[in-house]
Amino acid sequence: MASAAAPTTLSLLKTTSSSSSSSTRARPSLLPVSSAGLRSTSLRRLGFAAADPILTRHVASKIQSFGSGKASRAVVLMAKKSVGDLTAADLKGKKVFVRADLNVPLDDNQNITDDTRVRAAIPTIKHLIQKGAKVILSSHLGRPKGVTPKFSLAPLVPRLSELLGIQVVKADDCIGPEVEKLVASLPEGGVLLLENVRFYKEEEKNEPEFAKKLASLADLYVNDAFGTAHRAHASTEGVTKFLKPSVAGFLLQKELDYLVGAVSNPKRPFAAIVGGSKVSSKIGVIESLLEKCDILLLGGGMIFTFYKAQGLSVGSSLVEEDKLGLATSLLEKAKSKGVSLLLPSDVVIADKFSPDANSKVVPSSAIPDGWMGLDIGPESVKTFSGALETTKTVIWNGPMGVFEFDKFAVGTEAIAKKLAQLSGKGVTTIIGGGDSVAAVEKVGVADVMSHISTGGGASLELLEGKELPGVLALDEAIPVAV
Ligand SMILES: Nc1ncnc2c1ncn2[C@@H]1O[C@H](COP(=O)(O)OP(=O)(O)O)[C@@H](O)[C@H]1O
Ligand SMILES: O=C(OP(=O)(O)O)[C@H](O)COP(=O)(O)O
Repeated sequence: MASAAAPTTLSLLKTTSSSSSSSTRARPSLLPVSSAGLRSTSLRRLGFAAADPILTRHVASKIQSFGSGKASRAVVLMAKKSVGDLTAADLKGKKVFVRADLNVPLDDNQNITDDTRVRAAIPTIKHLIQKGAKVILSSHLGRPKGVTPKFSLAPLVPRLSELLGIQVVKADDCIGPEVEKLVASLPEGGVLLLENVRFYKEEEKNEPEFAKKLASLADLYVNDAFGTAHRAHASTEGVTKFLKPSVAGFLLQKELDYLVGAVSNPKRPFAAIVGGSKVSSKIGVIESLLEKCDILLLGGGMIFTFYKAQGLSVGSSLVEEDKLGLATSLLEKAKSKGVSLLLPSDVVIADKFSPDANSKVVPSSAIPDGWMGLDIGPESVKTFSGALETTKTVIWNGPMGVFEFDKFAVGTEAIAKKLAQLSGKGVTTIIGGGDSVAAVEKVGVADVMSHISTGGGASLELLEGKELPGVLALDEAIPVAV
């Protein structure tokens, strides 16, 4: 992935707040506040347009304001302690329980078909190895009901070993005497991969006794499993009650940096592109982004609910009849917030939901009966691309059409290419997980984006402004003063 196109909230603050920083910026004056104390007035006073639900509820625990007058700036420090904050002495010879999300797709021969999550987990593990820690690596795979061989983490061992440059040892369990023996024989810089933590039902139930057993294996805890951070499970949340310190890994930190930091305090103009099948699954995201973005582009199956709400005929396109009122209110909200909301002006329609359907391009206002819209049309691609041209930050969640069928993947692929082009020009481009990531990968432009989220559900919840239990449970970087 491309390196950060812009200093993110977190890295900016880390620089300015460090006592050894060579920054020539005015010395920051500290305004310690609690998360609960971050109200709209304090945010407005510090330069934010309005209270930001994500910032207030999720990450903010300290504001630093520096400079004065018109030049004054305010940034919010992400307050979760990170593995990078631990010293060499904190780590050398220490047993570190690392929860990663190694939930990768496997084919029938147990080969990994997409190793993105494995590669994303490497920086934290390598860092710990280099610091002489003993890494106890834990993950789930799939949704097994009890011990299920096809959900074993064994297929991960060769790829992890290759990427880390050392032989990773695999345990057949994740707790118990055999695991304890393997931990005891783990050398400094060694990595022990525990078996699928979901082989125990206690994991998803977040049972304290099970969490305690996991915790008893180690001296400290690192959560780098962003894709699972929205789950309050024993290995993501419960374990933090028994292991201190409990800190964020580099991947988790980067995800928060972009999905919270860059989105909450973006370089403007800030555009959001939201697609996917249904309005109902994206209401929270749209509402949350309407508070922050300057431009909102809508695509995918959800647009037909908006058209119908405006009185247009939509043929047999996907429509959520019970969300027509909601669509109207979202359009009104965009207007009242001064957000430029664009719906596609033309669509690609099909005579059936099939990869070999007959298709044609029609204006959005002229969808005949019996036909369904499966992609945005060429005129819309042009309009959307033009609207994105001057942006400085773009976030994308959800495909523009049924991109799984080549015939209806054109709009999605065009948007992916446009974002790649913008990224090359220094625009911060964030792909918010799920199917949009698959689309970006299909086009082969994943590497040029500023950030591609490794979590579908987790990124969606974060963008909606929800709290992620796996993040909340981690230690604060700086004590919160109330
Ligand atoms: N016009 C459309 N009609 C029906 N389904 C669509 C349409 N456009 C996109 N989709 C489907 O939406 C799905 C993705 O929706 P969703 O899960 O909400 O997005 P994401 O996974 O990116 O969050 C894809 O499977 C895609 O085929
Ligand atoms: O793949 C995952 O989530 P995602 O499909 O929402 O990206 C995570 O590993 C979480 O898995 P879960 O949804 O079974 O808890």
